[in-house]
Amino acid sequence: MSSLAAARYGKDNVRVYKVHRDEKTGVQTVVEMTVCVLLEGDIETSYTKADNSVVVATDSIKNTIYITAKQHPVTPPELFGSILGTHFVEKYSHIHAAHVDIVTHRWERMSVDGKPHPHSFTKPGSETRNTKVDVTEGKGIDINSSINGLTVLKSTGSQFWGFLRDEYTTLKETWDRILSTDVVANWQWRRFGGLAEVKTHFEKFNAAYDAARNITLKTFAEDNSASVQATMYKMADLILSAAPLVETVEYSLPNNHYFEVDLSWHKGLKNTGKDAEVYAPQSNPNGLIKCTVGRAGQKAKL
Ligand SMILES: O=c1[nH]c(=O)c2[nH]c(=O)[nH]c2[nH]1
Repeated sequence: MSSLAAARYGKDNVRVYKVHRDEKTGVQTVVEMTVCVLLEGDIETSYTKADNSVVVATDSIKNTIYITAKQHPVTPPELFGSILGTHFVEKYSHIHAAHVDIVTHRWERMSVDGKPHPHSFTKPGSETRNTKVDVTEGKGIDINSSINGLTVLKSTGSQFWGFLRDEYTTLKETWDRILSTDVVANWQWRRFGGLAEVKTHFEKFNAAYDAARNITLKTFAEDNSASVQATMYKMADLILSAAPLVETVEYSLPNNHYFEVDLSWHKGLKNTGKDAEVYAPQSNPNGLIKCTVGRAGQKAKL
């Protein structure tokens, strides 16, 4: 005899585009998102007894996403996710939690002849702003915000030396190397009591996102990096200072290696050390460095 240990269901990959038209200026602003909503609650019988009476159809969930996008602001995504998740928990008495995942794609306003264009945009790479909102009846709203796929490279200003050396070590120490990564950074907000509380803080979400992105880029560029570990910790520390309602900041950074190519075999061509100009970018394997940084007194479990 078996029993259902956990269950959630909903609609994934709901693609939504919303335009805002400023009638006075003629300037239009667009938002494109991919949304996932999964519900939890007293839905066990739909799995164990073929009882569909407890099922809010995933098609209805998709419709609700469109209607909510029409009737409410879709930015910041933390607020939109809270409005959407709260709807399901309040509307259906047997639904006790809603998990909303939003991927916001970047559309940047086009510059034409040096001027921002009123209604044309470009997509700069695969970077997205991701938001997870968990609305749980009787508990509140947990929000995690993130930057994903922000690819960066610096051609100097990065070192890596003093690491443990033993019979497994071949890596040479370096005082000047290329550093490149695809930034995944996320920050967990302290729990909000409910939608009303999220609304009172709504201006903090875009501010934290802008701060986190700027801190990531500025620290990456300006830090004379001793290692990925040391640089990412500085980034996380600065984000915690900039956003008081954030409890933890997490980074996950691949180390996208660029190897020197020894060309001395060809007519004594010098292309290593201070003479290195041509490098071979590596796809794999890659280092992967992660950390979660909390506030002192709330030490993250290691
Ligand atoms: O910044 C780095 N951290 C490491 O842990 C590591 N390991 C390695 O081989 N290269 C690097 N670089």
